[in-house]
Amino acid sequence: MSRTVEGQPQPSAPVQAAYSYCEAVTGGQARNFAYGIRLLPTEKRQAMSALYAFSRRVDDIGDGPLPPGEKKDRLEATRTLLGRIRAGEIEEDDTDPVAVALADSARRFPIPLDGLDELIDGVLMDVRGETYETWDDLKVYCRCVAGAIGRLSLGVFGTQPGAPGADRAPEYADTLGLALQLTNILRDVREDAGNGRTYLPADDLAKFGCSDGFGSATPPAGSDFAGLVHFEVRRARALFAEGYRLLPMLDRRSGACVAAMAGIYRRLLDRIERDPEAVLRGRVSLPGHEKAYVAVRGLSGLDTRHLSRRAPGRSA
Ligand SMILES: CC(C)=CCC/C(C)=C/CC/C(C)=C/COP(=O)(O)OP(=O)(O)O
Repeated sequence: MSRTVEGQPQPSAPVQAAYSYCEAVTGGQARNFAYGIRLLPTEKRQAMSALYAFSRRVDDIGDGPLPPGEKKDRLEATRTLLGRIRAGEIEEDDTDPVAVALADSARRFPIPLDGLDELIDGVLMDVRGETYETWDDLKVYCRCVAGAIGRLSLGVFGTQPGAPGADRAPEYADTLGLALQLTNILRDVREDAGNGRTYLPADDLAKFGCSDGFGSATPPAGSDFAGLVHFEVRRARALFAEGYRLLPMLDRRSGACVAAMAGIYRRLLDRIERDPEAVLRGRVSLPGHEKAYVAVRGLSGLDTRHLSRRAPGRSA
């Protein structure tokens, strides 16, 4: 039997097919994160694709058109499936390629699968329509839907032997997830409002006169919308700075993957900072060539912006 560099047996043909399915989901839907995932060697790339495809499924149930009761049932069914994956009950000829791929990845890497239970818990908070009074309250949600993804990903990446401070790696991976999620919340403020959701903390909204929400393409009358956005951008930047402490603990290609994911989102944050009202007019995004450029910089270790303080408002 042929073996991978890490000494694990190569996946069988059905498992390879399951991974191909997950990689197609990732390539087709992870508009930003796919740029980072592509930089990984095969085994890690496949494991990250399996994690992505499972997470996408959970997220799609939450965002989909079903009534709340049915969403809850489907999420609980997914939790049961996760239990079967954890118990090693999924055979390689199972008809669910995402389960097959994730079960194989969990055998190859020490992935803390409980993080996917947290993701389900977070999406259930969405289904219940929870809102958040303070940043501490919102952090609980962000830890579930994004911090957990950071910790799960770290299970695939691993830390380098003898890396100083590596016991804190899960904490930094979690913080990086929070940074990405807060950026995502700012970017999607209008779309979420259209779906009846508000994530930003109620006390921040009140402070900047935005308690009436974001139902139109212009800021609420009499509000300091730019002030609110700049306040949250500063919070996200502080989270990025803290989370970037993870980078020196990772091998080169895992570090490049994280630098690409985070670098793309940081550039989104730069754009949002320069033009806060853009998030009310539509979805702020980067052109493909810019995402590719950020990814290549990550691979060459050039993205060291986290090491220097930048003046607010300057572009990269
Ligand atoms: C250490 C490490 C790897 C940390 C990263 C953790 C991570 C990838 C968190 C994802 C959270 C997030 C903003 C998801 C949005 O997905 P989406 O599908 O809505 O994103 P998109 O719309 O930008 O494509």
